[in-house]
Amino acid sequence: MLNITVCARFRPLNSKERRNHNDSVCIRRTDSESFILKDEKEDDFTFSFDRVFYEESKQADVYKFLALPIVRDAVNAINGTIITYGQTGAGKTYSMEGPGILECDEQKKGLLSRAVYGLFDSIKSSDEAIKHTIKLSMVEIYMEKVRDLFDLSKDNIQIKESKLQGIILPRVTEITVLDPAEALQSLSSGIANRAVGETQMNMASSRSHCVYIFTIHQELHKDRRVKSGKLILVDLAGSEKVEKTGAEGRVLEEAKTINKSLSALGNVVNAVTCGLQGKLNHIPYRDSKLTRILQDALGGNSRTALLCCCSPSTSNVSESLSTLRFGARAKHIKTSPCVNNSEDECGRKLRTPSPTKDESCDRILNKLKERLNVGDVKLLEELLILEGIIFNPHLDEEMESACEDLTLQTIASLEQAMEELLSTVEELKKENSALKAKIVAAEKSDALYEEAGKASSFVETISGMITFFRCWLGHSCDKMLEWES
Ligand SMILES: Nc1ncnc2c1ncn2[C@@H]1O[C@H](COP(=O)(O)OP(=O)(O)OP(=O)(O)O)[C@@H](O)[C@H]1O
Repeated sequence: MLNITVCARFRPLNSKERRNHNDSVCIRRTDSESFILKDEKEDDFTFSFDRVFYEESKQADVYKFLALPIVRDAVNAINGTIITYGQTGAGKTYSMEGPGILECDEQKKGLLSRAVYGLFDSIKSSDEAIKHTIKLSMVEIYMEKVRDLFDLSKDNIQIKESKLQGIILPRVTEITVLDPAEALQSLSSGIANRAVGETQMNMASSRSHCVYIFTIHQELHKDRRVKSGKLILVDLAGSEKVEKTGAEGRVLEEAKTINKSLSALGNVVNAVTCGLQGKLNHIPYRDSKLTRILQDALGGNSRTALLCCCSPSTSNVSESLSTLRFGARAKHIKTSPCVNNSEDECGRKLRTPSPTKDESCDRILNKLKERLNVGDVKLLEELLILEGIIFNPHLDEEMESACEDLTLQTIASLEQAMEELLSTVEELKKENSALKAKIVAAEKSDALYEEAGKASSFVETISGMITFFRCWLGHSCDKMLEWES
């Protein structure tokens, strides 16, 4: 078991912090491993880490201490993870990428380009009988979705756990890179696809957690044994106090999602480091995409290093304090890195409950296969699994992916049903308005009919009156004629 390496890094005061006359540096150096931080109430907090990098520290020093041993191990099939953590604008991306990936002053190159050169250098100096291949993937976790930065059409990549390889991203794009220049070119195109926005704290703030994955395969020509190591670099999005940064709209939504996943990360670190000796406690890795992707790094098969980036300014002291407390807690995490052999001895050691029992059952089943027919042996194997005598290595994985598939299918059919319902509602709305139009038309024609009725009875009355008047006139004429005669 190995403790993770934790370092703190303080960037120089920025121009805004320098302009603010009430601002000053909140740390007092003790040595290269410890310092004292003074908070707003003038209380002192002493912190010790594996190494502290102060304002004048060089990118090369950070790489040599924090990353180089992990990079070398990855070429020897030992998984490694390097994470930058801290408040927004604290220097995580600067430490990881430097001011730029392709065109950058040699001294300012970040961990990423140094790791690329480190990998190829280590390969060059390793046994010539071994053939190495480096594959590169890049994803970002943006608004709780894993997006492939080499193929933006893959915008919701699932995270799976394999018994042999640990956490994997099954459909992610992998680019084989043959030399450092090719690797840097690919990294640059992936970085260009990252979600970046302007916040009050940082002109180019990362709005996502970015994960760079190098898989280094090695093949020994003699016996064609294959080993592979994974080197993962993670540039986390920055935590921020939204009331302080004045985030609004989309930026606010992003900040809330980022803070939520970082607090899930904090919960995992607490659960991993609070476990009672010898007892298994629940670690909430599945609470966020970030913690699930970092599962191996936070207690599994990985050598891990964490760089806690801080502003040295008194105006950011409470954020720095919380970053440093996170780092101090993470120092207690223990991981179990080991060489990933082709037979995956280490994977089996970590994950399979009773390998010896399984192996002996395998031997017996193979012997029986020679004498009995295949159907009988299969039946026996199923019975052994059913009784829990042997372990079915595919069961958990299959169950998990079957459940996931079922959930996805259910969601898809519910979505389809909802779409159908929506289109029925639309049709009904149309029918309804057509009916309303008809009723209005009918009402109009009724009114006309009534008017016509009224008019015709009026005409009838008039004609009656005319008939009466005619009769009366005829009668009166007759009378007058009578009188005259
Ligand atoms: N060690 C350093 N030396 C010089 N400049 C630095 C250093 N660290 C950070 N900076 C500068 O500070 C600014 C913010 O840094 P950066 O973008 O790395 O922050 P961040 O922690 O990644 O923030 P966010 O989480 O918002 O992405 C940048 O302009 C960067 O160049």
